[in-house]
Amino acid sequence: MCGRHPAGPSRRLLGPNLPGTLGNRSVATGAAAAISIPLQPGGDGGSQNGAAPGNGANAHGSSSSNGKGTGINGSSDSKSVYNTVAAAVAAQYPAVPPLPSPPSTANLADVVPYLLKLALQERYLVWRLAAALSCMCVAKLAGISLPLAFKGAVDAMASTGFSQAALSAALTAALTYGVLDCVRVLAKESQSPFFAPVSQAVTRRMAYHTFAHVLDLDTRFHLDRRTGRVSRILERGTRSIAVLYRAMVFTFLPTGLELAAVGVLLAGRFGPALAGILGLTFAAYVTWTVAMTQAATDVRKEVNALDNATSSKAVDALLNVETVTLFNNQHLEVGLYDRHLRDFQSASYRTELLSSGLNAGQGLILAVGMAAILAAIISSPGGATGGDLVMASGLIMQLWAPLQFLGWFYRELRAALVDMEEFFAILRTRSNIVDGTQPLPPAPPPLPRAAPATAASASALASHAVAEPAGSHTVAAAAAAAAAAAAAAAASASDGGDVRRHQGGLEVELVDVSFGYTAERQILKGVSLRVAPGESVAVVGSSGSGKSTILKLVTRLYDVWGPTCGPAAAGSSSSSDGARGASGAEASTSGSCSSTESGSSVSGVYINGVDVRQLRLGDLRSAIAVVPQDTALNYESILENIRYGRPDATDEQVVAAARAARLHDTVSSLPEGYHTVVGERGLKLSGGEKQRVAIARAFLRSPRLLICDEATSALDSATEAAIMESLKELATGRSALFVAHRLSTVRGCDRIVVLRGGRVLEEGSHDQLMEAGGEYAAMWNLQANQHDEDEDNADGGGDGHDDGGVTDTEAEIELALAQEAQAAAVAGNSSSSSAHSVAVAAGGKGGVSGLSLDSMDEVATYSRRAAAAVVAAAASATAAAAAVGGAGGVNAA
Ligand SMILES: Nc1ncnc2c1ncn2[C@@H]1O[C@H](COP(=O)(O)OP(=O)(O)OP(=O)(O)O)[C@@H](O)[C@H]1O
Repeated sequence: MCGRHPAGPSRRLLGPNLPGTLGNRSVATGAAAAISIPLQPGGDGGSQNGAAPGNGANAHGSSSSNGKGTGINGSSDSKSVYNTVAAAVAAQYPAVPPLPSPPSTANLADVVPYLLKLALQERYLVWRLAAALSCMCVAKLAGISLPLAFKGAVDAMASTGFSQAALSAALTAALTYGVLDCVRVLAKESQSPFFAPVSQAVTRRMAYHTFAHVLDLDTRFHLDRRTGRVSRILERGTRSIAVLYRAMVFTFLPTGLELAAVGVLLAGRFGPALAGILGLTFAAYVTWTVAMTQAATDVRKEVNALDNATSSKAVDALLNVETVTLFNNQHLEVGLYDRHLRDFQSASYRTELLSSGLNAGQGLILAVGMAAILAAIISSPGGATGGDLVMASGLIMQLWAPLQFLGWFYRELRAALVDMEEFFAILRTRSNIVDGTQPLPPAPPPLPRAAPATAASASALASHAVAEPAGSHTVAAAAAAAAAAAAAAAASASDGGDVRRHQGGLEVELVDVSFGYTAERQILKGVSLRVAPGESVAVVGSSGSGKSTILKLVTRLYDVWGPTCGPAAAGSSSSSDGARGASGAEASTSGSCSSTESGSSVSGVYINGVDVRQLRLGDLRSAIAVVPQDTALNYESILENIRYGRPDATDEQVVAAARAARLHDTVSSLPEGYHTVVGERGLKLSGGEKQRVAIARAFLRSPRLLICDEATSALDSATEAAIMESLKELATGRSALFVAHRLSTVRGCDRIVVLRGGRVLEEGSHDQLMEAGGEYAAMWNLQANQHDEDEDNADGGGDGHDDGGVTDTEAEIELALAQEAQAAAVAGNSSSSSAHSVAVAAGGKGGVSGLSLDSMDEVATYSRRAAAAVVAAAASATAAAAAVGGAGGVNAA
């Protein structure tokens, strides 16, 4: 990171007894230089667009393109999926035509025109659709003609007996029947080949755009919903599109056509009364079907909800399979899953009952209708021939056959419409993070402009210090920090001529930023801070103070509260389910966006002087690399996972990045090397290895702004020290924003910002903050003391494990425990502390007094100290109880 200082709490780290540190450093320096991509104006070297001609070509030096010397075995011929897709996407994006805006409801009246619009959008689909419909008409007309041919044959034979003329008439009729049937079969079977591409292309387009849409939705949407449920809705929704198309083209349209034709035929031959009976039968059939299907639809909604819940439960358990196993909770998970299954089973049974009732009613109506029609024909005034009876029964049987399926299709149709309701709701959801229109300015504005702002933040600090309800120690510290910040501002302004420092990095500025994830709970309270181009700034502070939140605002995973400006604000819209409105977090008052010009700044986050909400998101995110606290990996090889940082990177660049991240040796020692598949979310790798993959991605990305959120928390001290050297190398010429608990890792940063309770408490360089003697100095000293203690313990026969120093979280927890222990001693009851220690020992990251723990080694450290504190509490409590005469029922166990 900003470099662990030899004289810091972890000074032992760079000591001579660490094998390979220096050797590694030289490798890292070389590797970092080797993969460094020349920064291009307005982007990250074009890496995201696949438009980085020759990037790194010179930088690879002796690397060959066939994978030699990369440590990647047998990969020279294999083509990376990311390489191929990145090139294809860059060449032709979007790959499929856009979707029309989704209908406002999932009613048939809205959905059918929408499906028609979808099918007619592409010319090559239009003629296929027309051909499929023509085939359907031909098949139906040929089918209706069959009973007419039969009638001809029967009547001919009945009228003249078995004469030659009757025989030849019957034979002609049979031949006609045969020809018509052939035409019917051919036309019917041609429908699918013509129609399948229409339904497939539309389904693909829906799936493509829906997936892209969901990926574009903001973090709030994804955190508010369970992944299993969303994936289920999308799956059912796209499938429903295909079901609906088939139902329309293969069932409803042909049946409607056939009913009309048969009605006209029967009415023409036997009078309108017969057509009336036919109509009545059909109406009764449809009424029964609709009523029963409506009832089934309500149950279907319930079944869907239970299906979503069942699926979400299973996905949750599978995603967290390691946790489930470690807690030995397989039976619990299966039990919870079974609870959903049981509900699902009983709801499904009700749908079966309704389905049987529906089928029985339909069958009865058709049987009665058929009998009535035949009776009417026989007793018709003009009399009926044998041929008439054969024709009528043939026509009606032909009509009834699809009607039986009509019920089933109607049910499917209703189910499809229900599925589409949620599906369209997701499609209609708008992201709260609205894309801006401004490209990222290629070069940051000249530095001197920033000086007043930093000075302003210094005075703001001073006012915070006065407002802060802390003790005089904090006030003095903050005042000193304000002076330090002012000094830093001056220093920052004075190095404006150092071109190398500024040319590649972004300027990041937070001006009076207020933010909360919900309107009810404010996390950041008027935070102002600045990262000058090329500068490295660390944000430290207590757990939950809002450090990571700042990073999320810079990367626009969330938007700040307060006025927005320009077109992005004007175009901002709320999600269809009212997420924005409900949170109340993103206001949309328009205002000016002058950044820090002339000191009259509008609150917000600014990158190179432009409100981050006005910047094109693609530009912004392409210029940033984030090394997160928890790295989620794809179910791919290590090679591809690193390449994810820049999908068009060559194998050699990937390996160079892995070397820079100190991952190469580890990967090389694996049986399958870089081709090792990392498992679901990277569970086959250790926490430190995953973190190094994330760091390698950042190296590969060659960003203008490097963001590290506890980037080395899962690493051992030796690797951490080595990686920090690499990160330092990577940060050179770029801007960097770090969040860290271990203060030694950020000591070398140009500036350190101390956050507490969502406010900036202190700001300055390490030396300035130490001199100020405030919160930072206190945290530093605590960590240094603890580290010395740990060293002593290790020297005195401990396990030699270096936990890398105590974090401020631990310090806080210790303080909280000590206070609780004291309180317990006075109250004669220490069970609260005991409970805390037990909670931590059992739960790891979870938290005490609202705090969360940050890594396993912190948990371990904390658990040790928690136990010690409990013992101490017990002792003090006993002592206190003894002092008051043993009253109070001390229970220190
Ligand atoms: N998506 C979210 N929705 C609601 N609250 C959140 C969300 N993310 C974080 N918070 C809350 O915001 C507060 C600040 O969180 P943040 O992650 O910024 O803290 P931090 O200072 O980085 O803490 P740590 O050092 O423990 O990582 C916490 O109290 C947290 O519970």
